[in-house]
Amino acid sequence: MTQFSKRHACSPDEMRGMTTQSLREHFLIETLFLPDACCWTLSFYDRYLTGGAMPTSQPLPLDNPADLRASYFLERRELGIINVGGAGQVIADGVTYPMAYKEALYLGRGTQSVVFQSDDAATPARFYLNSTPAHATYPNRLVTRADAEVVELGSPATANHRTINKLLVNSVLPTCQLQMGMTELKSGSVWNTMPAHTHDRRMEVYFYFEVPEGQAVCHFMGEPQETRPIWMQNQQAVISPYWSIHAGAGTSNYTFIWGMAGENLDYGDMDFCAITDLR
Ligand SMILES: O=C[C@H](O)[C@@H](O)CC(=O)C(=O)O
Ligand SMILES: [Zn+2]
Repeated sequence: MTQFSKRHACSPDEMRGMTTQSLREHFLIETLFLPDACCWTLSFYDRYLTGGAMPTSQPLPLDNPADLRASYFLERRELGIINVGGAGQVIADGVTYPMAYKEALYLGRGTQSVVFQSDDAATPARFYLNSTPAHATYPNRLVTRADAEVVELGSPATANHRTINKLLVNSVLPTCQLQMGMTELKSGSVWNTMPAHTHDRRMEVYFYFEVPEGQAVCHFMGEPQETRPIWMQNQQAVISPYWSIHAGAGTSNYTFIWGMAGENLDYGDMDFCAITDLR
């Protein structure tokens, strides 16, 4: 089963007048994982697709959504996958990639058949998916945590001590425009991406997970001098337009996956906002 929904791109002027409900309808992706389904949200910022695939006892194929008008999903796209559930496998054109928790897989343009499987239906794999248009073919590749480029940022004193694992980025493997990684906050640290930044060259999607039961993350978006909060639960995603900051504070520590696409592949291309300038 495939679910597919669309979100228009909108301007910061439009965001300014939004109610809480309308802000959530435009930017928050509440449901990514349903049993034996692929759930997709197409954002018209850079035609970015955010999805989840949760196979249980049956193999789950990556279907070809009618909205793509393609002969198969990856005919004109590339796909990044990070497993945030139990162990599983992704079978791409007959090659089986075993995927443990927090491992990543890149599938390039032209991969015709993709099937998701869980090792154990009782603890199903949860494949978090990001896909962007692609105009060249780069090789499919599993990226384990050992392959990641790891950067430690922040400090306990500013409650933002965290480890950035760059997984599907151009220092690790070639991609057309997709860049994905995972940031893990240390116990006692709650702030991600602070000092906050924007990047006109790229849009971004954040997916929060490992948020403990009963806790939540308050994600901040909007132009730096016009921010709005979106309260998020475990395993939800939020779309960040190129004009928006994307930073959050949890009521506990947590982990999140960032994925982005646009003009360049330069992770460091960010316009930082001084903390005291935020409004
Ligand atoms: O453009 C890059 C992204 O916003 C993230 O990689 C930032 C992040 O993970 C963090 O600072 O915690
Ligand atoms: Zn960013």
